[in-house]
Amino acid sequence: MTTIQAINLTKRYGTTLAVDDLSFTIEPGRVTGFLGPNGAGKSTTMRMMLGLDRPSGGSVRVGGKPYSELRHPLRTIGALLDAKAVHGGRTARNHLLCLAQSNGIGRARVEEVMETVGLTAVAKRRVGGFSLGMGQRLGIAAALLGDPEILMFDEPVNGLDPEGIRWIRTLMRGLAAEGRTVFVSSHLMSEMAQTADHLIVIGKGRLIADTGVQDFIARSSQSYVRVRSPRMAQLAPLLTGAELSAHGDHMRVIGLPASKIGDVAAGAGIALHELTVVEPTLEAAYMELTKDSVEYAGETVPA
Ligand SMILES: Nc1ncnc2c1ncn2[C@@H]1O[C@H](COP(=O)(O)OP(=O)(O)OP(=O)(O)O)[C@@H](O)[C@H]1O
Repeated sequence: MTTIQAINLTKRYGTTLAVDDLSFTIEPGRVTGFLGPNGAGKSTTMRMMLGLDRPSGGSVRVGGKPYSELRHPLRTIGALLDAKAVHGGRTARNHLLCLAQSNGIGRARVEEVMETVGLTAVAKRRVGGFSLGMGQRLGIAAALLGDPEILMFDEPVNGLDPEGIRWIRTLMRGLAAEGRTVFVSSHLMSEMAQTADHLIVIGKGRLIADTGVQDFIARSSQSYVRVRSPRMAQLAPLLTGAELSAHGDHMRVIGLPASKIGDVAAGAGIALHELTVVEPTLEAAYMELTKDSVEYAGETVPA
């Protein structure tokens, strides 16, 4: 069994319900994105999966078992949580050697993972002086150390440059292609759309969607035409069969192509000041889906 399962998982901190009755299964052979606005409960869920936080209710199975019952945890699941949580005085190699030793993993594997993440040249440098990107690479090396079938990354690209982001993306896709279970959290839809095959979306601790990325795209792919005219009131009734909605000085038209709208307006002698086809972005669909579950919403910017 190489799945991660959340079964009615719940976590309360005082009066805050951080995770609210979550149930889902993360399957092998694909990258599953774990999406939700800040404070949605992603980190708390991941910490409970690794036995770092005790659920208030429900349970987690990693490879079919609770984390505490795994004989060799590092060989079953590798995780990157907080990359900064490393002893700064140690060298990169020593940090990995310590981890390897306490998990019955040989020295050769330490060299191997350093090579994989591109840290061999800085193996003797103290971790305290590492850049954010190097720290992320070291955290990933630690996650890979036990050659686990299951990998979990919490916001792995936070603060990375485009090169680092591309590197992590390629690595995760490669791990999934090898048949591993890859679970990765992010609060950015645009990033997940490029990396994940499947999505678990949560908001305020609750499950909002458990769906394939393609399905998510298909569901949100309704485009509309933005129309502006000084004679909107005369034009609207002529657009029969379309769904119209007013938005300030323009209207949105769903169900009629722009060419048809233009022809109708021209036929009636109505001038158009704008006729724009708007394809909704995945980001917009995600914002729409999670808008009721954002903890601290900013000022709404007028369209
Ligand atoms: N140790 C804690 N004590 C009290 N409240 C906590 C604790 N950890 C998390 N919370 C609260 O639980 C909720 C979920 O937090 P969590 O960090 O899991 O969200 P997240 O989805 O990972 O968000 P982010 O992307 O901001 O890290 C938040 O309201 C947070 O304030």
